Amino acid sequence: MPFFAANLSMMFTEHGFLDRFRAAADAGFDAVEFLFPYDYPAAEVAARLADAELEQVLFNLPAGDWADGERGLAALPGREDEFRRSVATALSYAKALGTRRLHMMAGIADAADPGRRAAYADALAFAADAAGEKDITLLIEPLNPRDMPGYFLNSFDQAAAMITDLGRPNVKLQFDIYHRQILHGDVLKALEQMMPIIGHVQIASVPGRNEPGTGELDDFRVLEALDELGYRGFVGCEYRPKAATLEGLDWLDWFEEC
Ligand SMILES: O=C(O)C(=O)[C@H](O)CO
Ligand SMILES: [Mg+2]
Repeated sequence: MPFFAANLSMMFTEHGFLDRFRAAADAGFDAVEFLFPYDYPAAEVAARLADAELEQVLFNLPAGDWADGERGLAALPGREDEFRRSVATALSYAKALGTRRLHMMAGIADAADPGRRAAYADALAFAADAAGEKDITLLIEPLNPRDMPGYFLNSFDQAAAMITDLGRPNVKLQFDIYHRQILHGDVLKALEQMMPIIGHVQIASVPGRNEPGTGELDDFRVLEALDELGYRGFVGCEYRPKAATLEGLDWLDWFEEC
């Protein structure tokens, strides 16, 4: 059975953000992930994690002005100084929260533009080295254009090639099953082929991005395959509950019946 992490940016939204830690722990989760902790003092988030006895398995580097539509800085020429500061901020929070995985978002940028490709490659190498000094895994994640139009990284092969070309052992793939199915399909074979570079997995149903087991994929077969392939990392539950979060957790019962 995979190690599941509740995604507090999408789940338990019946509660204020800082109260979601306790809600996730009371629901039986031992681990959580979310997008960004930066609206709160690191010490406050750390205290919530400690109080709820939760592990913070992942969060994202700052991604620019999210409210204004920015989705990452790495591929944006001219934002290098801001990006480097964002890496320092993320590493400071990671130290406070005990987090060993950080997701670097690329930004809304045309991957065919040589300047953006160069900016991204430089940013990836900088962040990889900074994270590597702290024994932290840096993750990159292809996102589908329906959810994130214009996003720089929109192909699993493109991401795998970047990871291979960079050759840093702490740079890994964030394999979001939801995006994989929308972008390419062929989920089981991709998990098998890409397993050596996978650093984190996320799941949601397709196309609704709801609880596993409610979409077009046999999500439980995919989760079983992760076990069979020897994946021992976390699976982030990055889904929007169809109704109240607690009502929708019965998908986890599937594993009780195994
Ligand atoms: O969109 C996703 O699937 C992610 O995991 C990013 O971190 C946030 O957009
Ligand atoms: Mg994801």
